[in-house]
Parts: sequence; C-alpha cells; structure tokens
Amino acid sequence: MMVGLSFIKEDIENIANVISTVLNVDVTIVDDNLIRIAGTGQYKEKVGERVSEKSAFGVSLSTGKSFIIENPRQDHICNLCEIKESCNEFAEVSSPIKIEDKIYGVIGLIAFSIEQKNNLLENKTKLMDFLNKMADLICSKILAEMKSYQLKLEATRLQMLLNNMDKGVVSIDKFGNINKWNEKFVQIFKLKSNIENKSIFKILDFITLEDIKNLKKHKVISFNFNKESYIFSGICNINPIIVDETIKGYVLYFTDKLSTIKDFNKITTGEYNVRFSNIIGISDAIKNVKRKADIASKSFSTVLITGESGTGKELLARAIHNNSERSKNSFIAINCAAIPDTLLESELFGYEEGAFTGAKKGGKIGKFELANKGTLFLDEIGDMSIHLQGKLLRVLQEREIDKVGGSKAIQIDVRIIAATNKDLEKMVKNGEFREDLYYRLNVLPIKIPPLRERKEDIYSLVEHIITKYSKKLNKHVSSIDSQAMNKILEYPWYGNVRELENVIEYGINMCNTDTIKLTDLPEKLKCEYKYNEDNYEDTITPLSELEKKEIIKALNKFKKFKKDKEKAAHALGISRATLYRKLKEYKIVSD
Ligand SMILES: Nc1ncnc2c1ncn2[C@@H]1O[C@H](COP(=O)(O)OP(=O)(O)OP(=O)(O)O)[C@@H](O)[C@H]1O
Repeated sequence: MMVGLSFIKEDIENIANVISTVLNVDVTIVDDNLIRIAGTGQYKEKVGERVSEKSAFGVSLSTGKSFIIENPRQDHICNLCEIKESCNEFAEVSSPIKIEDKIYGVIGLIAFSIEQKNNLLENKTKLMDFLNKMADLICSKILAEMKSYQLKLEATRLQMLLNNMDKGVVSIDKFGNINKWNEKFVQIFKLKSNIENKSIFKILDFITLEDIKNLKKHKVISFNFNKESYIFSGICNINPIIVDETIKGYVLYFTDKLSTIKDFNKITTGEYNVRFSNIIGISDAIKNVKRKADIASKSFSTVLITGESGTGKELLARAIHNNSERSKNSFIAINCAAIPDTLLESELFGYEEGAFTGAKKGGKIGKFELANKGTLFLDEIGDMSIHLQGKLLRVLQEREIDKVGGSKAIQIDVRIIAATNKDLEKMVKNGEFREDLYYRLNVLPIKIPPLRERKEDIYSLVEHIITKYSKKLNKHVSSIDSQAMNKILEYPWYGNVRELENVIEYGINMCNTDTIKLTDLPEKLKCEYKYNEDNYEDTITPLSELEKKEIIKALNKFKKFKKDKEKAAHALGISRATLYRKLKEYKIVSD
C-alpha cells in the first residue's frame, strides 16, 4: 500500500500549525523517509529537505520510541548527530506516528528559547499525551486515506473491467436514474452528453418503468433503437440489485442482436462457416463457378446465382460472404418462396410498432436491417410477387428501406446475393419478372450446372458425403463398392447434390459393414432409369416411368418444406393418399 504522510500533507500542515499555536513551540513533521513534510517557524523554509538519520528524528523513526531531549548537544542521542555543533535548540521532543507496527513518520517539537523550553518541560506528561493524541489523529487520517485509496483503486479496476466488456452496461437506481455505465454503453447508443442521474426511460425509450418496477428476477427485452438514421437492434438483460431483500436498483446490459445471431449460427452449425474449400468438385464447371465466386467476394455488386434445386446455391452464397470483407457481419438468408407475400414484406422490411392491427409491440426488424453491413441472401427470388419485386428494386436503387408504418426511410448497407432455379430471362419475357429488377440483380451472374453435367464431381462428393454422414450418424462407413458407385454415376440426379446427400445418408443407415453396397441404396437407383438428353425426343418412355420420374421430382422439390408430401401431391394433381399408394407401387423410398 503506497499511502504515506505525504498523501495527507494538508492535514499534516494543519496539525503542525495547531500544535505550534497551542504549545508555543516550533513543530516539524517528517515522513518515513525522513523528508520534512511540514514545519512551522524556521522549519517552514526547510520543508522538502531530508533530515539526517543520526538526528533524534532518525532515532525515533528506527526505534519507534519517543524522546525528550532536555539538553541538546549533551544528551546521548545527540552524540552521533552531524550538526551537533551548530545546533541552536533549547529542547526537543520527538514522537513517532505509528499504526500497529508500521511507523509513518515522526512529529518533532523544538524549543528555540529558554521560555519555550520551560514551557515544554513543565508540561512533560500532558505534552506527551497531547502528542500521542495528535499522532492518533494523523493515523486516523492515514487510515481514512488508505480506505479511500483502496476504494478508488477498486472503482478504477471495476470501471476498467466494465469498459473492456463487449456488452454495454448501465446501472440505474430503482427510479430509473443512471448512476454507472461503461464506454460500450455510450458507444452503442451514441450518447454524447453526461448521462449521470439522467432517466434511462428518456434516453432509451424502449425501456419503461413497468419493465423494472418490482422486478425480482432477471428479464430480457428485445429492442430496436432508432436515432436519426442510426439503427441498433439488440437484446437487453435487466437484473435487479437486491441487498437485504430490498431492490436497490438494476443493472442492464445490452448485446447486439446480430452478434447474438452470429454466435448462435457459429455454435449450432459448421455449415455457416463455409469456405470455397468446402465446395467439393474437380470439374472445370465447378472450378469456373469457384473462380467467379472468388471475384464476386471481392466486390460489392449484386450476385445472381442460378442453378437447379440442390446444386449448392446457398452453399456458394455463404462461401462468397465468408470470403468477403463483410464476413465479420451477418449473413441472413430468406427463402422468398416459403413465405406468403404479405408476410414476406414485413419479413424483409420490418414494421414499426402499431403499423397495423396485430403488429408486435416494439415493431419488427426486417431482414434488411438484420443484414446491415452484411449479406442478404434472397433465395428463390423468382417466386417473389411483382409487388415486392417493385419494392426490392427501390431498395437496391436507393439503398434505403421504408418500414411498414414507418415515417422515414432507413439507410442500409447490405450486399445482395439472389438465387433462383427458375429461368428469369424467360419469366421476364412472359411478364412474370420485372426486367429492370432482373438487370439490377444479374450484375454478377454465376450459374451452377446440374450434377448430371459434371459427373466427374460425383466421386469426390460421394467421398465427402460418406465422411460427413458417417460422423453425423456415428457409423464407421468409409467407402462404397464399384457396383453401387456405377449406379450412382448412371442416375440423373434431378435433385442434384441434395439428392445425392439423401441417397448416401440412406446408404450409410442401411449399411452394416464399412462399405456401401448396391443393396444398401434406395430402390429408385436400382431400376433402369436412363436419362439421355440427346435422344430424349426419339425415345418412348413408358408412362409408368414418366410418372415415377415426376413423383421423384416433386418429392425432391418439396423435401425441405413442412408438409412436403402434401405439397408434392398438390403439384402432381393427385391426393395425398394416391401419392402414398404410388410411392409403394413404384417402391420409392422417401422419408
Ligand atoms: N459442391 C458441393 N460440395 C459440397 N456440398 C454441396 C455442394 N453442392 C451442394 N452441396 C450440399 O447440398 C445441399 C444442398 O445445397 P444448397 O442448399 O446450397 O442448394 P440450393 O441450390 O440452394 O438448393 P435450393 O435451390 O433447393 O434451395 C447442402 O447440404 C449442401 O451442403
């Protein structure tokens, strides 16, 4: 502990003056380094100088004892003193300032006249008593200083800890008045002026007295903070400070919703961390796709990925994002086909509180806002209604969004990657897709060819999928035999890599050795099922085979949706019961 007499210099000077006035003698006080820190009379000039170790002060400091030198120069204590000969003192008292065993300094009283000497010696006992009291006073000042120094140190440590947190933190009293906060809090809410004692409800309007009133357990609030054109979407945790069963206030901490989502994504699945190296394939076609994607990742321009279902469009979009400068921010994906048009609008753009009946309290943050500074992946863009296409076009042109029920536009910085398995050009010709939007999206087009056009990729994909699913299913399958592999190579893979994954997953489940055999594969692969685009027009395909093919196509198309069978049956124009009967009839395995 670094506290010494010099910390309470002002108090020491006052005490020295008091003693001097009361006793009519000169007073000098030295610290534990024998530095004079206070002095009256002729010692005033000598403050700051060091006193000799061999002086009476030095002896008091080293022995912890009090002395009264009645006859300076003759007293045995003066024997060693270097300035003995020039000493003009008439008497001296020196008394150590002690707290337990630690000596902090010495108080000295000096008489420079016979009168002062008599004064000192006549009241010897009272004097020592008074000096001890003064020493005690100094000690209590030192202890108080130590305490406040410790508190200051503790407070600085705590503030440093708080400032180094990645969360914004603020503490308020039970009426909502701010008393402590960290730098991050000021940063995330862009606060400028001093906020001490200000009401949290005025600064952050998403928190109300109702939120904290009588709150005994912790509570979480999801919020959107909007200030000028700045948007911050986050999560606020409110924790009561309870001392002796009474609520004394609350500590609130704030986290960024994006980072929470990102952390969640990172934790729950490795898929979100896709790199180009995770896109498997050796064909020129896939190499070309990767080359274009690499270029796209270094640009801000909109990317349009086309390809049949299951070719890896989303995988590629994630890899582009992760390889781009935006990788530290969110990748938000939305499937435009999976959400009804009315809902899609609020999913994309969000809405303000009270925008319509049933609008949630606090409003809703749209995907565009969520993806701010990151990437928004608009999957199945071909399924977006003409009405929303218009709105999207405006966002792409203006780089700002209008929330439903919102009064002002919000600036956004989002990189768009769109994807579709539809022929957008054809849709444009048919008036189903806005031409202007098509050109806005198609800045950097990347087409992923279907798997059947790059069969050489199948080997490495199969190997990759076996490893992935073996691990996932906790099985020890490591290879596939040539008969099974040949069937896989022959199969047309309308569902592309997703279908290949399903088949291999099925095979691994069925397999009871370390090698997948033909018998482990689903029935659909074992029947003669040839697809030849060149002579497709001449070949007559039995109707049953066509039917089977369309059923498989429909199953694959709707596989990842809820109620997939119902959707497939609807698309095929048959009932669900008929679909199940046909699955049985054609021995189509489907989960
Ligand atoms: N080249 C590849 N390497 C490794 N895995 C792949 C590859 N292509 C696709 N996949 C895998 O296939 C599955 C389907 O991919 P993804 O969902 O990206 O396809 P998609 O084209 O977006 O499909 P849809 O159009 O139906 O949404 C995923 O599990 C993905 O990991």
